[in-house]
Amino acid sequence: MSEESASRTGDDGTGESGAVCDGAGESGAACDGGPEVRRLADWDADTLLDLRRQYGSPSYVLDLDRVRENYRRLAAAFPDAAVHYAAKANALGDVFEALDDEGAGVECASAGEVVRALDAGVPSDRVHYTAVNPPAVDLDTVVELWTDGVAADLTVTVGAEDTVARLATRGYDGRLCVRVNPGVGAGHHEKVQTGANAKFGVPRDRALDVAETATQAGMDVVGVHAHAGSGIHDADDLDAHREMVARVGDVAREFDAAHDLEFVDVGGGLGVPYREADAPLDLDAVADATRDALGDVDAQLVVEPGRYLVADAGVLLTDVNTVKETPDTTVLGVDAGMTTLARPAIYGSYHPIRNVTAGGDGRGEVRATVTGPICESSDVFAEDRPLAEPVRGDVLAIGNAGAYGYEMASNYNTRPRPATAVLEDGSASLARRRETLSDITTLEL
Ligand SMILES: Cc1ncc(COP(=O)(O)O)c(C=O)c1O
Ligand SMILES: N[C@@H](CCCC[NH3+])C(=O)O
Repeated sequence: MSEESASRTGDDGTGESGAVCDGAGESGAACDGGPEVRRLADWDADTLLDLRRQYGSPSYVLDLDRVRENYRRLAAAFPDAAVHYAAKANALGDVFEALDDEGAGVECASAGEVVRALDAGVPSDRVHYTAVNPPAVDLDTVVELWTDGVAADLTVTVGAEDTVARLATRGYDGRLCVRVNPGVGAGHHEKVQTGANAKFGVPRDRALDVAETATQAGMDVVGVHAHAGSGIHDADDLDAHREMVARVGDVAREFDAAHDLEFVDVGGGLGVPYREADAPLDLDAVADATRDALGDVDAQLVVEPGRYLVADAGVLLTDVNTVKETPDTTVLGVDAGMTTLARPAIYGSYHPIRNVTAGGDGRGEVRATVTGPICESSDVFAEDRPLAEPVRGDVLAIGNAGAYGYEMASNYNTRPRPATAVLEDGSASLARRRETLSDITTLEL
């Protein structure tokens, strides 16, 4: 189901439903899963305005305490599982450090993410590298890290027999996981539904053969993997997830006789509510469905969520620089664009938007089109969106920007990427400075 759909299950929109966490992080900190969802309205306006003053616009803000809460709630819902954070959602070093401290592993989509996770101190036995049509430089880098002992216990997840051969050529005989194509996809948009896309994973009836090839090359086949897609939220998505898990469970049982499996990885994809009225994900229902569908498997369950852990921990702050009345709408020009947050332009995704400056000062409401500075008509964050009447210089906050925000930013139109500030234990700091024009031009020879 699309994120653009209306409220799903009669949530009261407050997001104040109780936390379900009763576990504890490895840090020994008291477990606090926090509220199931943090809405944009829950962010303190003064804090956001201070951050804008300190770090400029546009800037991403990421609350690391909220990332920890999300991890603890999730880990409590899946008490027997290992949680591997999908780094592609937000690969900031501070996120790796916070989640490593909680005991999470990391699922990496590239050698670059592997290096960043290791640099942040994640032990290699908790690092999984999911190699999708891996460029040679990625395999070279990962195998070198493994050979040098920097990542001696890392696991490489392959989705094609070619990748096994390419690893073997490089002398790799370490830990290997076979990603299967489950033949069933799910997610908020067709572009993020990977489960039925032939690009991802080995056809199920070939999985054992690929594992056998790896074993003959001396590799240690320790896991099977599948992933349905991203943004699982409604009942149809959950049905697809259940079917995907059942299928990967069947593959794991087939592997049982020949391989000593340590884990069955059922991917990520857990959705979050983007619209103010959307209900939080029913995490317990997903966990129950996952366990039931997997059935009896003598291996540890692994889940690898990205969005669920970071989405509502982040906002994007952006200044209003233009307020233009037209016969149809009020056009608000802001200094963030599709180069800063690409999701609305790529998927038509809804992100909540709030005029932080106008909070509580009695302004009226307009219905606005919120647009960026990029020369594309897709550079639109929202259309016909009710907002407290804006004036030039106001600061808008765009919610749920912690996942797939900065990671998908680009330099199109020679736009330097924004700064990132983090909040932790009540204090703010700059985690990544704003790019400059010379950061971009310095690559030219
Ligand atoms: C293999 C794999 N694992 C995990 C994820 C994380 O997805 P999400 O951020 O939706 O949890 C993805 C992205 O869809 C993925 O491709
Ligand atoms: N980039 C997507 C999620 C894709 C996840 C990667 N397989 C999004 O913003 O929703």
